[in-house]
Amino acid sequence: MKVRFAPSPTGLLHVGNARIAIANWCLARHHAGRFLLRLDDTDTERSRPEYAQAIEEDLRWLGLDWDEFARQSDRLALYAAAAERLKASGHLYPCLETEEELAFKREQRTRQGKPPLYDRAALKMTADQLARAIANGKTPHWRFKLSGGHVEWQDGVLGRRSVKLPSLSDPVLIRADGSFLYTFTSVVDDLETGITDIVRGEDHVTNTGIQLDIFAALGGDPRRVRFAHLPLLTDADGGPLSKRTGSVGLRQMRRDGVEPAALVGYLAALGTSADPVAAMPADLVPDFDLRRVSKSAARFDTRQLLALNRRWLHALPFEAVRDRLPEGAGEDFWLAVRGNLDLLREARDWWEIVSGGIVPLSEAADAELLRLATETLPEEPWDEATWPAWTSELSTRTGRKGRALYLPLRRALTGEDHGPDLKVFLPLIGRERALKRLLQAVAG
Ligand SMILES: Nc1ncnc2c1ncn2[C@@H]1O[C@H](COP(=O)(O)OP(=O)(O)OP(=O)(O)O)[C@@H](O)[C@H]1O
Repeated sequence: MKVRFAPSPTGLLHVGNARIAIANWCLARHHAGRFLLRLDDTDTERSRPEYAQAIEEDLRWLGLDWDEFARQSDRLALYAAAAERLKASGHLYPCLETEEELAFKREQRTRQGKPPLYDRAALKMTADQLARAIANGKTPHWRFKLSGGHVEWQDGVLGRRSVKLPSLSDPVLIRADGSFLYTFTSVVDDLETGITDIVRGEDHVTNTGIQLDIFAALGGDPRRVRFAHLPLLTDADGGPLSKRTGSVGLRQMRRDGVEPAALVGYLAALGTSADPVAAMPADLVPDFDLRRVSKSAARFDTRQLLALNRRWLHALPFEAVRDRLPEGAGEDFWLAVRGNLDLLREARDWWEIVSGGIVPLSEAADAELLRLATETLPEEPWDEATWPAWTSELSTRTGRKGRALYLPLRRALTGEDHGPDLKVFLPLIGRERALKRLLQAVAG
């Protein structure tokens, strides 16, 4: 088995792309096959090297690796050779219509109640007419002559599928400027690199019909490739995702401190009735089965992802995050704050509260409590018994209990209304800083 993930480097990967990449990778690993990362960068106007690099980084962040790597822009000679073969066999024919002419023809057909298909007028052009047009400075674009009939395949996710070729226009495979279109380059590569399973989004179903036809014209055996089309993910409102708009992008999630295991686990459970469980792609490999993928489009709900991310962070051991915590933050700090995090980046804010400067909050009504707090603040060494002993003494002396006692202290010591258990957090702040904050709070 050999599979490929073939994004175009025209933007940053989003969660829909990620789902396809993970499915391909898991399928390959499950069957001890090979995984090829191919950058489909023939659209030179929109492809950018920085996106290509970002795609690789984001895939690695997801926990994916690849056995082979290819860039379509390195393989132009191969496409040119394949195009010559198709021209020689009459499958590829030159066309000279301008965009305006084509738009006009489409309009006319629609007015006549016909589908707006290309009428193959260029096929009637004689060699002489073509030669004269070229001599007059025109350059042709090239269309693939689709064979008639249905193309059928057994889809690994959608079941039996077919595409009626006569209901489609002959696709342009080479633009007038000589550049190749994805529909063509993808088939040449799939054939040439020995891809056995093509797993991609449902947006490619029609493409598959066309590409199987091109595949056969190039002498490939269409039975050698299996296809599976996964339903597209939408955003929480049911809207489409696009690399160009950067919606729900992996890069942003990584910056926000979403854990890859939370994202991967959430994507794996989407569209199924299973509760999402955080997992890296490698954890999914043993049970991976395309037949379990649901056939309906699934909504990607960032709130559900964050809920899973939170559960995962709350149980994460120090070893798994130590490299990503601020310098100096140790295991005691991590264990104290992890239960309060939605995103890992928030650990930085808590570290600032432990070790840096804050603005203590206080209200006039609490001045007496806070003054007493400065007087009774125990001497170090501090441990988890310090907070209960200190607040118990303050309770006895002021008669305050519960929220009336704890909230003013928390606000003075951390500048926040909520946060980690002060029993463990207070020793991390330390006596010197705690006293300074209490004195500042008393001064109002
Ligand atoms: N919303 C989506 N849900 C699931 N898969 C998707 C989604 N969008 C794209 N894909 C799949 O991601 C893979 C990479 O495709 P591609 O690079 O063309 O992404 P794209 O987001 O469609 O790009 P663009 O926005 O540039 O058209 C393809 O298999 C495609 O089917």
